[in-house]
Amino acid sequence: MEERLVAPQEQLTDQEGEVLRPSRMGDYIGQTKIKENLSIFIQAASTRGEALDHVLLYGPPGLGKTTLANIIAAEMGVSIRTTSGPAIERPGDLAAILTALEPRDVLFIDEIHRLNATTEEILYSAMEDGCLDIVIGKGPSARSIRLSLPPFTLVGATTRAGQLTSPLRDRFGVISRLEFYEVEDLKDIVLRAAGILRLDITDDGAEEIARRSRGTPRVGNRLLKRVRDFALVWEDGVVTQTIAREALNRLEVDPVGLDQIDQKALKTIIEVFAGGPVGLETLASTIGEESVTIEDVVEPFLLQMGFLQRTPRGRVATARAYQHLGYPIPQNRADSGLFPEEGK
Ligand SMILES: Nc1ncnc2c1ncn2[C@@H]1O[C@H](COP(=O)(O)OP(=O)(O)OP(=O)(O)O)[C@@H](O)[C@H]1O
Ligand SMILES: [Mg+2]
Repeated sequence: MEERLVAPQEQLTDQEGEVLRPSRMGDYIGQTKIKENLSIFIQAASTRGEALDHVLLYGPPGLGKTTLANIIAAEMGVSIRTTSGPAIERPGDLAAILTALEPRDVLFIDEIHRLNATTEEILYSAMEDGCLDIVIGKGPSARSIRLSLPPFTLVGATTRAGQLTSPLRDRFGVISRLEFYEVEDLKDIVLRAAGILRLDITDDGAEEIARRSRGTPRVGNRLLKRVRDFALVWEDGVVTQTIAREALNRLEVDPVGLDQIDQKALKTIIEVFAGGPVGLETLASTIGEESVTIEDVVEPFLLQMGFLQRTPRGRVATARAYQHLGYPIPQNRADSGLFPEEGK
């Protein structure tokens, strides 16, 4: 499949955007409540000279979990060691990482829901008691020894908090859910990125890109870079609202950020399944996408926008979806409370 311009997951071309990643709390835009709370916990831990409590960050891809993990370490003034659930294959891998940490360091485990069970269990006592139980030798001569670890902060990130076991979840002192960003915040993120990339951009140009970025900073940065090319070729390089609008229309990102796949999903529910409810698997196979793609990267945004509802019997297109795509709203939909309240 061709890569989606609005896909929230990291793509190869995003990596040159590493310069765009804010490195201090003051540069991290939006997510105000999380920032404020974390800042207090960081300050308190620093004052006591202790490690920060373990932090779990969860939420859809591209909202700034990895960024925040790095900022936490920077604000604590400690080093960060980054790994991921699937990368830690054996308990020994984890033991090696843990014993190499300096006191108060941050260990960042991305995709922490993908740790295997034996490794996860080792992590329990490391997180809770600051020690590591390891078995040395094999057979009858095997013995277990207990190593004590330097105090450290585990920062875990996941897009799927539901897949975390409860013993693991319970060992995090701070659990923060990242939310999709408001247009205002995304606009600031786009303006900030434009500044770093030395692009000329108008205020309404930034806002146009922000509105089409699906609440996701990674998408905003990516759209900015694509619009920049059009601005250079069509005009004198200035990203105006007209340029942004024309460019993104041409790239098939609609005024609220829906692309062909989103539209296809909604249109299929409306046209083929009379608005739903339709089960996830049925919907996925009808439009020829994997059901995980629908569940992880199409649906969260459609739910957030109030275009889709999840009911026990399946997915339902809302009156707002009919309206947005230019279909007449069927009477049963207008009456059934499926018209989402304004401002949601
Ligand atoms: N609050 C923010 N302010 C400014 N830029 C941000 C913010 N959050 C994220 N970004 C930008 O978006 C990019 C993606 O963020 P990040 O890699 O932290 O997302 P993530 O949540 O870890 O995604 P994934 O689930 O795919 O790992 C960053 O490189 C950064 O440029
Ligand atoms: Mg990440």
